[in-house]
Amino acid sequence: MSAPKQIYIAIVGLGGVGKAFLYQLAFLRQRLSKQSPSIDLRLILARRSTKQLFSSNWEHLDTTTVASQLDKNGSPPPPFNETFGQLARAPGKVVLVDNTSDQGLASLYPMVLQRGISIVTPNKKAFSDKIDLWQAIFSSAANGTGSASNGYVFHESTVGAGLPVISSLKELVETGDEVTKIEGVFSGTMSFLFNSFQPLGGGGGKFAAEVKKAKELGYTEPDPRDDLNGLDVARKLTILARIAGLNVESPTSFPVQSLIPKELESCSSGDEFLEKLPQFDDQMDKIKEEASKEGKVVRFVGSIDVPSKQVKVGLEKFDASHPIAALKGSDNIINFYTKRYGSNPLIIQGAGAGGDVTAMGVTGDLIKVVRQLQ
Ligand SMILES: NC(=O)C1=CN([C@@H]2O[C@H](COP(=O)(O)OP(=O)(O)OC[C@H]3O[C@@H](n4cnc5c(N)ncnc54)[C@H](OP(=O)(O)O)[C@@H]3O)[C@@H](O)[C@H]2O)C=CC1
Ligand SMILES: N[C@@H](CC=O)C(=O)O
Ligand code: NA
Repeated sequence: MSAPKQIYIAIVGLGGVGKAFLYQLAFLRQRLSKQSPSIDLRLILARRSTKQLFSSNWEHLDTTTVASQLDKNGSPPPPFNETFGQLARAPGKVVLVDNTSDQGLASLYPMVLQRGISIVTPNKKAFSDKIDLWQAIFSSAANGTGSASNGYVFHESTVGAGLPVISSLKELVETGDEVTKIEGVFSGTMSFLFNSFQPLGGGGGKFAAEVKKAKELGYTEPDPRDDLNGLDVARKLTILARIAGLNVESPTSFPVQSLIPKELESCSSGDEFLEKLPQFDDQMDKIKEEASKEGKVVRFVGSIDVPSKQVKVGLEKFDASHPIAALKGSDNIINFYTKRYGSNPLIIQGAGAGGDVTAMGVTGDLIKVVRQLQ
């Protein structure tokens, strides 16, 4: 029997998603050791904002203790460029798992891919920034138009967390279907907020208190203002619109409704924002009352109309009988209208936020890369 092939894993970001990913990586290693003993996945780097642990002898770092080891024994991280230089010298293929929401790291993806390092990530920043970055990434990736020796890139969890949204849309497009419209609820945070702030049948909590809960449950972006300003949904729609064939320039190139009160736009931190938000509960109550008077509920939705190239994000009112009104918890619902599916859309629904479900999409992407590299 030939020696197993090592694939080296470098994790950046060990928050809610990163920690859940570590559990799934441990499971995957165990499964591969039984079912595909020719593959040896080795964790060689764990990094957070201020610390890094690097296995300089390329031995596997224990997934169960690496997070605490990083906190205890981690050293100040060098610039990313230096780290990628080290990783490129690994005696086998490397996969970067970017579990941050860092824009700077995202902007390095083309260089990372050109160094032969693959990327799996739930970080939306790279795919929803200026269209030039999107083009640079996919013209560098081996699964784009880049050289076969470059890295692969997969980002399922950038839309709908672990729900198979990106893979389904790609299959629709790549099999020749014509996508005409994509609409639904694309934010786990916004879904949770409105489902609990204005549940069907009346009642509901105070808006600001629900925002705090969404953060505690791990649904929000590291800074919850990135959810409430509509930009998180705008980023997801930018990604989907691009896959559907629209050259959307950026997530700010179409109408996006923000729920940040004007008075709080100048808050210097997410914590200050959360502290002051309860003062504006009345504004949200008013929106809720207006919808109630019409026998409706209010929800935060988005849509892409492909033929007219219109993308929009914001609040809309829905009758109680509408499927969007009946969503529960952090559920997303994504409707794909296509020529093939006719007037009954292809619908994907389920939890759209949370560490475990997001990490599932990341681990699923890692499996796709491993299949390419083995
Ligand atoms: N949570 C969810 O439900 C979902 C999240 N995502 C995406 O997943 C990503 C991670 O989310 P989540 O785990 O919830 O976020 P957290 O805030 O829980 O964790 C973020 C992690 O990234 C680290 N980090 C931030 N900047 C850097 C940097 N420059 N270098 C190294 N490490 C850095 C942080 O380190 P430190 O603590 O030291 O600052 C922290 O470990 C985000 O891009 C998010 O949009 C996508 C879908 C769903
Ligand atoms: N903050 C995001 C996390 C997933 O992308 C959300 O709430 O949907
Ligand atoms: Na997804």
